[in-house]
Amino acid sequence: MENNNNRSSYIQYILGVFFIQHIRTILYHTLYRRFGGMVKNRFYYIAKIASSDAMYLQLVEWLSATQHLYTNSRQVHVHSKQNVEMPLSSEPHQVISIGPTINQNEDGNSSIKMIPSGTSVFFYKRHMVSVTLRSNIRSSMDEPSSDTLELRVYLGGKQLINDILKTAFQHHLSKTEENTKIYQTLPNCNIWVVQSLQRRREIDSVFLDKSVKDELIGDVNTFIRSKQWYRSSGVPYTRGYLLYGPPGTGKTSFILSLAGYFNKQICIMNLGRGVSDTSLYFMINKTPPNSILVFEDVDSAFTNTGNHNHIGQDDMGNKLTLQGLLHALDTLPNLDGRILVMTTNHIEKIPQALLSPGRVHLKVKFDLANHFQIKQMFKRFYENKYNHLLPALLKKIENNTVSTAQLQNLFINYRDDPTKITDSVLDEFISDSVLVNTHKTKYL
Ligand SMILES: Nc1ncnc2c1ncn2[C@@H]1O[C@H](COP(=O)(O)OP(=O)(O)OP(=O)(O)O)[C@@H](O)[C@H]1O
Repeated sequence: MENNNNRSSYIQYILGVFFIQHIRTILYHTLYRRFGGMVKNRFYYIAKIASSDAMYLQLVEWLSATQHLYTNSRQVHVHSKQNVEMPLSSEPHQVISIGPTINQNEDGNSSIKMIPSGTSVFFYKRHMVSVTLRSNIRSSMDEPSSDTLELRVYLGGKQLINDILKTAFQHHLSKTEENTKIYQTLPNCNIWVVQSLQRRREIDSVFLDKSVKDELIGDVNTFIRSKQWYRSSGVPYTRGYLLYGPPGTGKTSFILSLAGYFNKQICIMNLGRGVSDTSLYFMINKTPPNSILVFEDVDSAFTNTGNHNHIGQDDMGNKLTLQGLLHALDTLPNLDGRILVMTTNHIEKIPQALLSPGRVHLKVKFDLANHFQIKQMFKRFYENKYNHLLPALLKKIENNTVSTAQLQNLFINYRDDPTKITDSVLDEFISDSVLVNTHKTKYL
């Protein structure tokens, strides 16, 4: 009897607990739904940004560079990304992000962006903001990442979210403006890839004869300003340059500084590797806007086969021919005004057709260092502290015997103390350099 009583009070107790739990759940859900949403809407706004959105990386970049994130997470999310021009897209100049981009820091070194996984908090305009990184595990590397970044602004208006996004965008712009993007084609792939972001190179950091520098900068400047003239006169809005001369004389460096000076990007193509007539046409057509197209070591294409009807090919065996190259250069529309710069150590190997006045408007020789360049370089390198050593140096190094790259090497080796560049050091340097240059200098 007592046992039965115990059992029924036990059942009653269980039912009671169950009933109370049930009522609590119903009350919780009803109240939460009814009032929680209201409270939530009053207290915070959320913006969700998918990793496929361009804004995602801009935010990550800004957060990791400028915000001190409070978090107890011991896990960080690493971001790097590469911008790739969309292959075979009907939309011109579309840029997509696939995989990692390595950003560069002040020193020009690569830096990878990291922000903590989970939720972190920071303060923006005196408002608390939380940022939650939700990452979904991908089953394979081919599957696009579907991470999201959730931005939650507490006790602030929607405007605050707008402000944060705008600030991140401005930050991104300022970073991009400090750098020059270097695009390259991948062999056998019809895509432009951002190969690196280089800190803008100052024109003054390239030591050239003043006349050479002024002529080139002046010409590009006139070209950029003459869009209307080209339109009204019906002349194709293109400008072609050939920079030729021995290795290490500053051709590539000058292109980089030119791009920085005119706030342009650089697209480098190597005609000798994995390019066919069709892909060349496609890639020139897809050159990202506001960029300088560069055919580096253009002679290499013409030494590959010795046959101008077959100057290269892709992996499928599709040919690149001189006609195909000329056709692409002559027929593609140039809304932006195409600037093409070709470089070579062997001008004599380039067919005249490619150098015709409609294709190459200016040929500029980059020669071995003359005394003007040596002086400029020495003064800049040693910050005018050792100018008294210059006369002896110039007496030893004759005009046009060593390259600026070789000189740069010498100065780097003695960067702390140029007084250690003794006569015997100089003699050895000059004879080594001359030996190398006479072997390589088979250009006109
Ligand atoms: N005129 C110059 N002014 C400043 N730096 C130079 C100059 N020439 C060469 N250098 C330095 O030497 C190195 C190689 O130079 P760069 O690649 O510009 O030469 P290049 O003429 O393009 O050579 P190549 O014909 O082999 O492609 C770079 O580190 C660059 O900074």
